[in-house]
Amino acid sequence: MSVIGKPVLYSYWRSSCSWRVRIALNLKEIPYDIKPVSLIKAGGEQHSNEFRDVNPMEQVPALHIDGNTLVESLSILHYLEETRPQRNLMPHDFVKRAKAREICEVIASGIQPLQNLIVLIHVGEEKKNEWAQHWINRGFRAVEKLLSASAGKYCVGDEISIADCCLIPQVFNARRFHVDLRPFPIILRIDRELENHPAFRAAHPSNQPDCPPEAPK
Ligand SMILES: O=C(O)/C=C\C(=O)CC(=O)CC(=O)O
Repeated sequence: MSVIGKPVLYSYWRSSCSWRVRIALNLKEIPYDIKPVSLIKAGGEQHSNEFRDVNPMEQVPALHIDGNTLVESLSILHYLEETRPQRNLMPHDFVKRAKAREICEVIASGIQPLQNLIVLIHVGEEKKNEWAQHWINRGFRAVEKLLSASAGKYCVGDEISIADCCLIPQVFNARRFHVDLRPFPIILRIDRELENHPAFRAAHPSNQPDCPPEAPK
């Protein structure tokens, strides 16, 4: 496989899906450059003709790597896992692998898309908080239940997996929309466990080059 230059991640500081990929790149110690895409400037740079050629879904992240441009964060995580097996993000055991994918799927299909920017714009300023809270609460009830069977130190057993790459950014979004997290003690414990991990810390929105200086830390 020829590796052409350093990977470039099209990313937005507060995008939870970009954040998933930043964590995985950091965990695997893959050096990369960030190309910030502002989701809010002038109606959103993701809707420009130039970016539509990068990702026809007009969303971040996109990762330019090994001469190809990849989109969809879970698909990117699996590509990284398959091509850069150092620091595995998938458990070895088949059932644990299924459990890791399950948690990713609940978050990536069942929670985040319902509270992302395009949906909240459609829902409107007045109702957006309540809407986001509703869907995050509903999804987190399922995640907490799944974790009660799968979690050790992290989402699936005692090894960091793709499930943790999805969970931590979603917890940030939950706080952003003022979801009461007290009913989710396992989620909170895993979040605490990982908040100071260097790979997660470096991927945090507050440590991104496009994070506005006035953003709360
Ligand atoms: O208000 C903004 O700054 C714009 C966009 C985001 O944060 C990103 C999302 O749409 C939510 C998400 O990634 O889950």
